[in-house]
Amino acid sequence: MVGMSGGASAVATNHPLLLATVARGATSAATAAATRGSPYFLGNGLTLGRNALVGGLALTGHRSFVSLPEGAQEVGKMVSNAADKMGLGDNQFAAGGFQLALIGGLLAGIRILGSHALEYLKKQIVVTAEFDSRDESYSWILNWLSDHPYSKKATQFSVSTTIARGAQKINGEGGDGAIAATYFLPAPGLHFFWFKNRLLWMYRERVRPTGATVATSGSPVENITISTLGRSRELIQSLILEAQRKFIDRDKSRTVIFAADQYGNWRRTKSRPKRPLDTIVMDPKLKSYIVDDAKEFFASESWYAERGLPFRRGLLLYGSPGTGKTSFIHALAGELGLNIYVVNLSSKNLTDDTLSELVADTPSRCLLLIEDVDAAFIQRKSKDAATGITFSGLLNSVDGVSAQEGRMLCMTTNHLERLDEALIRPGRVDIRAKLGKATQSQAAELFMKFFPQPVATTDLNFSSADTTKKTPPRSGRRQSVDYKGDIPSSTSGESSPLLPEKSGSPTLSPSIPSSSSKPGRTQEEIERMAAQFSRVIPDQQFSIAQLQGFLMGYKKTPELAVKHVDEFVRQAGSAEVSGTAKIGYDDDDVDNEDDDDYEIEDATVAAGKGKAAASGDGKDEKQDYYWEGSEEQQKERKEFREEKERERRASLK
Ligand SMILES: Nc1ncnc2c1ncn2[C@@H]1O[C@H](COP(=O)(O)OP(=O)(O)OP(=O)(O)O)[C@@H](O)[C@H]1O
Repeated sequence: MVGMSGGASAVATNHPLLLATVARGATSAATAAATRGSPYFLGNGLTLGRNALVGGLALTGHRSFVSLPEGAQEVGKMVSNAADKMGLGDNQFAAGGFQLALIGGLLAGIRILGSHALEYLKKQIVVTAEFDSRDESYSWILNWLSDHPYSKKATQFSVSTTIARGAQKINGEGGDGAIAATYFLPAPGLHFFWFKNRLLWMYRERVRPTGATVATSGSPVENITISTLGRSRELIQSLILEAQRKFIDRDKSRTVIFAADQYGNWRRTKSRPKRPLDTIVMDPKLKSYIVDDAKEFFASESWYAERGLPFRRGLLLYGSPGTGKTSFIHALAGELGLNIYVVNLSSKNLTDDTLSELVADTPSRCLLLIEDVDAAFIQRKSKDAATGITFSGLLNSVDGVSAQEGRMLCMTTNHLERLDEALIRPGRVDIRAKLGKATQSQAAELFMKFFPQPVATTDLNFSSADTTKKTPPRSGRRQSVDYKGDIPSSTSGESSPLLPEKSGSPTLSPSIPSSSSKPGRTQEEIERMAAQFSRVIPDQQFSIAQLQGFLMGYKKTPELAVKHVDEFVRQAGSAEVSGTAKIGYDDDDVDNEDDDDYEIEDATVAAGKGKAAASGDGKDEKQDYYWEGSEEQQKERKEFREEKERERRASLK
């Protein structure tokens, strides 16, 4: 015996095959109609039901029907009448199928109506806000929840060192460096908590990744709904605004970096404490020129609008690796209180369309950073040309009609000469500046920044027979070190560089106190050491990153840095000549012959000059545009350099 739920109709048979067939047909008919509830599916249900009956009975010849309960009989009669009217009355099987389909449809209707009624009722008495992990607001809520007292006492909670939303991770920032900060969050499921003396409930749900979810977000999706009784949205809105404010406050002292993911969406990748501008060693005139220009730009939206100019600005920084291009852009973002949106042109997933969508999707005030802008097109020549972006796609994206207004485009390159003129023409690039290798005065400045006062006195007492074990200094970023200089064995710790060697050399005081127990070195002492240090560094031979890498080996011992810098320079020089060893960056500076530590070109200055070089290769043409400051400034700089060079030579004698 097979019954349909609702008991409106039933077919009796004792043949197992028929039983199965009829059951399948009836179920399909009812399900098809019930789930969809549309005439189309009702029709399909009818067909399925009839086929099942005809097929099943044809196999057995059975035709018996059982009597129905009273109410159901009424419905049955109505259905039979309807079947008669449709000309199906003569055919019992078709009529049976029709009845099944109709009843399925009725049930579906009741179910849908029921759920709508429930939904309607819910809407009248419950306010609900929904947060999807693919949206930024999800991070606000998680961050807010992690701070909420409920999260601290919930018995079912999840622990996380990051707040993950979609493919993005927000690290538990603010830890002490050794141990990552931790988020305690209510575990998936239902939770009740209080907010402003009102009861709220939250449902956190992990949606299993389906084909579609994976394709669109690349990671499992989570949902949070927060509800409360009542009809006013005010309470939940105030919760959301509080969560948003908390989240933004958290980032106030940080620069947030967004990167394009493989699906063409911006993802928050990390946030860093804002880098102060004064940690960047570069020509102060250039620094303030760019910073002032950027500030002025972001404050002149109406000026641009009045003149019908697109409200955009472009900055190109070029120069050897490790000269501070990226660092300066981070510091600039910190100074302006903006976030950085980074595009990696070499990404194979990036197409012209996704790039243009990404650029259009940047917020109206931000720095859009394209690093190593030359790299993408060079690689592309040797790889699959069908992937990635085209040059014209890049041009359209950065200043096409859909490009976002109010953003500053920052590009960096180590190879200015490889860039197409079209990319860096005024309008796309308004300021073009070279960050050069360290001058002697910059080396001194770096030293001073590296060893700010007070630095502990270390009572160094080297004998002339100092044979400290030679080990490389700690490297800076991307540093490839093969240094065989005279540097103490351990360079990482506070006191380790100063510990006496087992063999008895160098002759250091065995009772060197910790830095905290000694009075700091005076400003004069540091300045004197900085001068000694910089005298040994040849002008514009090392990038700041290289010098920084060397100094990292002497974090707390400036005396040792001064003592060993000579060796460092010698090693670096011989390594360059022999090509056997490298200190610091792989340096393929394209502008070695160029003595200036920076050049800067403003489109207006370039326009004033009104000419490109009459001859020469592309690189020379570009350099002809540079603004090197007034004649007086240039003279001043030249004299300064000559004087430093004289001092250096004298000190080496
Ligand atoms: N002018 C500078 N002032 C302060 N620090 C610097 C400077 N130049 C380099 N550094 C330091 O050297 C490291 C590398 O610097 P950064 O990445 O900014 O160089 P870059 O010019 O962008 O290099 P690349 O061209 O290889 O990307 C960082 O740790 C940074 O702090």
